[in-house]
Amino acid sequence: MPDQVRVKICGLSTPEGVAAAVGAGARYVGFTFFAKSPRHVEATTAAKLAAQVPPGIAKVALTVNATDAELDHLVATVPLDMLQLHGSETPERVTEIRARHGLPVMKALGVAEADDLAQIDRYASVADQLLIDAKPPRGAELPGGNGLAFDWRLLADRKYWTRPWMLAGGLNPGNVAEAVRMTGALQVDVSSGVESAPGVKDPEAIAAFVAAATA
Ligand SMILES: O=C(O)c1ccccc1NCC(=O)[C@H](O)[C@H](O)COP(=O)(O)O
Repeated sequence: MPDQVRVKICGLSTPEGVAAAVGAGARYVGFTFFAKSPRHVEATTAAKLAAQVPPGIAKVALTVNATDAELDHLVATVPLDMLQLHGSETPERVTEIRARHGLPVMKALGVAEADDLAQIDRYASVADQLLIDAKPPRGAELPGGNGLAFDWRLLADRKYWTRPWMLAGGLNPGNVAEAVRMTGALQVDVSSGVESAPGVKDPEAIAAFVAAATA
């Protein structure tokens, strides 16, 4: 019997969205700290949302090339279980952040073609988890959360990377089961695929996504 797939719902910004993710059985909830994002939340808002999350569900802060001062503020304000680094942080920066904050770090890595997989081994030795996401299109405003999938065949037979990893990018209730089947992913992450409009989470879509991913 394979392990049950663990789901992360990212970009939550309201009590209703958090309740929907928790109620559906998500194992991770993500808060986005990136001012240009329609999912951006202030640290004080995230702290209130985090208080709604029962023990056992990991509260993840998504940041993009955040400074030490920005991370210090986040970690001091929000009760977090993990930092997700979604910018161009180097392996050395990942190591620094991990040491400074004492929290597990998940590094997001963009994939569009086979050559993009080479970076994964470099980060696997420094990050606690990896988020394998679609590479954002050239000139995109957002480095993630664009609802774009990559060619999942690139990940066939990759289920034995040395670190836990999540599949992300363009997943939705209709395609997540196939994505899991093709990649062997044991964890999946979604944001725009469970929204009714950019930044607006849809509780029914969240429930449908978790059900499809864990079926
Ligand atoms: O969601 C955002 O607005 C965002 C902004 C800046 C960096 C990353 C961002 N999102 C990443 C995610 O929410 C997910 O981790 C992942 O990339 C999946 O996104 P999606 O394709 O929308 O499901």
